Amino acid sequence: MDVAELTKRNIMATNTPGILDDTTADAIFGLMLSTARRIPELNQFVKDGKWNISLQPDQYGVDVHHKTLGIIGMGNIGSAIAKRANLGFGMNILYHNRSRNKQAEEAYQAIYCDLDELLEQSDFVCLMVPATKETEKLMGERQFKKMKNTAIFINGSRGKNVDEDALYDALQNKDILAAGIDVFTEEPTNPKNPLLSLKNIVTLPHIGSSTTECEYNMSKLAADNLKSGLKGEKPPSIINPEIFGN
Ligand SMILES: NC(=O)C1=CN([C@@H]2O[C@H](COP(=O)(O)OP(=O)(O)OC[C@H]3O[C@@H](n4cnc5c(N)ncnc54)[C@H](OP(=O)(O)O)[C@@H]3O)[C@@H](O)[C@H]2O)C=CC1
Ligand SMILES: O=C(O)C(=O)CO
Repeated sequence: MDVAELTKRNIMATNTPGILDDTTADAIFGLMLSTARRIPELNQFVKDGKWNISLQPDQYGVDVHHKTLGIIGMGNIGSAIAKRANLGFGMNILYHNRSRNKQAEEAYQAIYCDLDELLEQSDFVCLMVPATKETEKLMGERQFKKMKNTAIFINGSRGKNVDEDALYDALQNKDILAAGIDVFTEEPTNPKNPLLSLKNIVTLPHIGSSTTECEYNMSKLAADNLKSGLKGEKPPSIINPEIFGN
């Protein structure tokens, strides 16, 4: 939303902050586990009746616990991911923001670093920045080449933050091990999107916040915002409260 323009026109803008952080972090963690342990692929292996021999080493996954997770965008959802990773899976946390997040540093021993350093050192790179002019194609050819070729890339933010052609090349050329993607440049993505032809990518149809409970809570807060707005009162989660003169 162009909030400045809405404010100029005296139009209220509201959102549903806070209530989807844990749900989205669960989904992102699901992508991390699915890509690392190759869960969708091995699920299909069993269902296709192929489990008549022992698993071969080329079907093994990689560990998640005690690895290094780099979070680009340590905000609300990034912090909820760091909590799961550090307190639950004993992972080391690196992060990159434009400013320091002291709370995440204290609670999850997160270490601040510049983007290149994070890319070079992380076993998992999780992108959680908003979509802005500054973050458009933040992950491109140069950034994927900086990552370890054993590393896994996760995008739970917005599709436009990634150059999809560069991601395809990185996965195809094995510059990185795998990717887990909840969001695409164009949604729904074209079924002919070359990314979908790759074995080393796990995809979801932008379902970060799509649980029964979370969708209900978001709808309820959206309805409460709307009811207040229609009565001319300040909505519970207004983005541009300056409309009300404070
Ligand atoms: N997949 C899904 O279903 C969902 C996806 N999302 C998406 O997840 C993302 C994160 O959401 P949320 O955690 O609520 O957002 P927050 O605003 O809480 O966090 C965003 C973080 O990104 C950092 N950031 C912003 N710009 C830059 C930049 N140019 N370079 C580096 N860091 C930057 C901010 O820190 P600083 O300002 O210091 O740079 C901040 O820590 C958003 O893209 C959102 O749209 C949200 C909900 C569900
Ligand atoms: O709820 C979602 O799906 C979002 O991405 C919100 O930003």
